Amino acid sequence: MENSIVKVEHLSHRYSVQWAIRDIDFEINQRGILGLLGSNGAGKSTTMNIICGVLKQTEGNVYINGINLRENPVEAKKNVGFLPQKAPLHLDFTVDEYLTYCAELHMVDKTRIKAAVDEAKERCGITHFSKRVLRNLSGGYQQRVGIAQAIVHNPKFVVLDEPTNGLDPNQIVEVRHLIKEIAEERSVLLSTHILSEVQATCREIKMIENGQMIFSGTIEQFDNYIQPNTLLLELDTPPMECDLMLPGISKVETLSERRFRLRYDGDQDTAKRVAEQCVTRGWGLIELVIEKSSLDAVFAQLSKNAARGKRK
Ligand SMILES: Nc1ncnc2c1ncn2[C@@H]1O[C@H](COP(=O)(O)OP(=O)(O)OP(=O)(O)O)[C@@H](O)[C@H]1O
Repeated sequence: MENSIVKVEHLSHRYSVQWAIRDIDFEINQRGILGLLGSNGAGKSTTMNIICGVLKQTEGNVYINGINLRENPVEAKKNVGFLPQKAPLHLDFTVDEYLTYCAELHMVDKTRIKAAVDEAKERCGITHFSKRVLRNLSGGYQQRVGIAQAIVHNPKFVVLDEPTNGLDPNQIVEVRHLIKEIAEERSVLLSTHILSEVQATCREIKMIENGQMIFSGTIEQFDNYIQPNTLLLELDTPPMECDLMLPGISKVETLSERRFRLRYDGDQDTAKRVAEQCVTRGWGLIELVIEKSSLDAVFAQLSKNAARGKRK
């Protein structure tokens, strides 16, 4: 059987006396982007630092492409690229000098270094800045160089810690696009606080709170975590508000002359029944929408559940 790209088993880490993460397990088997979410101090950076071999765990194991990171760090790290929150750039180097230096650090074969640097520059759209000193690049291009150093050794797995932080809206779109391209050929673990970024880029989500994994699933599962319980209704010839208290509806809120919000108990058939009633009674149904919770609301709910579990 083929090795998983990353396998994390019972991972725990303690800084002096306090546990930062506890008993985290997961496996990554596919290409694409996996979003890592969590509140400040939840344990994301600790987890990422361990997986990238920057920090040694207190307990548990990490396997990269089947290689135990603790037992064989040099071999395991050949398959990992890392862009920490603060890109490790040497601002006095040119793009070529810096990427060559990174390729050497990643132990790329000497005969392959120039080709590896050229490929990374090409991939990240920075070839035309090859001779430019890093400090003279814009924030967006510096971040591209940061991504180039993470892929210069062509790893199967790349970890990006808040890669769009501090960029302007245009640069954010460009860097996101670049991350998507990179993830076509490898697995990317992306840590971010921007939920729209997760929605726009990620195939799967993992969420950590208080050092524990509290959610793991697809973006659709995250999106549907809170069952909808309100309907938005627009009618051409609406009845009296009280007539909208149809079976299954517990509350009616009038939003405007023709728009209403109906609260229900989450029964999935309610919307269908309301639509049927609107048609049967000739109310001129214009629109009926099941109101979904925003990703922020789902995030808040999951955090709240985790905090409640901790207090128990
Ligand atoms: N070097 C350290 N020494 C002691 N405690 C630390 C150290 N680094 C992190 N911690 C603690 O470990 C816990 C997890 O921190 P971590 O940085 O992993 O969280 P995070 O999810 O990355 O947060 P953020 O989103 O703010 O970066 C926090 O309680 C933090 O205060």
